[in-house]
Amino acid sequence: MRILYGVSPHDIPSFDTKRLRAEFLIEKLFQPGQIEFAYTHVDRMVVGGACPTDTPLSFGDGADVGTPLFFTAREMGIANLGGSGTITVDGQVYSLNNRDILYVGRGAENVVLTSTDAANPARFYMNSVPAGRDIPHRLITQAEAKPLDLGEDARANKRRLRMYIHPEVAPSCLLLMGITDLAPGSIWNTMPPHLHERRMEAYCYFDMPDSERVIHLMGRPDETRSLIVADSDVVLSPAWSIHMGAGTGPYAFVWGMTGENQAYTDVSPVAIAELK
Ligand SMILES: O=C(O)C(=O)C[C@H](O)C(=O)CO
Ligand SMILES: [Zn+2]
Repeated sequence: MRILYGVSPHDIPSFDTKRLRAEFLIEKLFQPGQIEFAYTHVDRMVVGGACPTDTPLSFGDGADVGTPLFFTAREMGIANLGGSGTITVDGQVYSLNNRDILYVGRGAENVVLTSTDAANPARFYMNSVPAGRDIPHRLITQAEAKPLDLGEDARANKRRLRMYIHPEVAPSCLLLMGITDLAPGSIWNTMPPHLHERRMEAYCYFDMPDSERVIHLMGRPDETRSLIVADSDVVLSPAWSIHMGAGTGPYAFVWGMTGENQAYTDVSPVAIAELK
């Protein structure tokens, strides 16, 4: 596994673009026929991507996380960002269409990922965090997620956020996971921005044409930095960092969080005029 150690906000002023990207950006997670994981020391979230083609891909061994099984002390959300596919957890088969999410609880032994059509493969995006109890695996379809409409056309920030792994929809220990879709013509996500000192967050941008980018803003409100991100790139957002972005074209993103609580509203808004 690649490892990202996480840094202090005091380090940011001295970072050049290359260093900033090395610390906060995870690229190339989705390789045909492979599973890729990155271990982060930001609340120990493991971020993964898998793109099965003709043959199934599987995982479950815990060597990389220091336990007998990957899921000995972990839970995971797996979002399908591509064509339809299946995830088999210890023999139980779950069918996932685009924008469905599977919650895999602590104790799972073996996970097998397949694409229904290798020409239009599934793209499984994974967030895994430490877990303290066993909660049953559960498929949450896009229709079952809890929607939240935010923003307005006039501010180019209209979007629909859907909560999947969330106490009001599907329980987990400390993982929260959802997907936000921008309305056509809107470009801004998470605008106005916020901080959540008690939770970290990871963003996976997707459904972007290859020629387009999202300008993702991060850092302390008075010391922001930008990361120019492409389709399937993942940005790590430590608890001390704002996280928001503007797209040059259409995009969506998966957000995943963990930390002290699962209170989505436990955020501190940041006034736009405070940003530097
Ligand atoms: O567009 C948004 O606003 C979001 O999707 C916000 C994220 O869900 C988030 O930052 C949660 O803390
Ligand atoms: Zn947030």
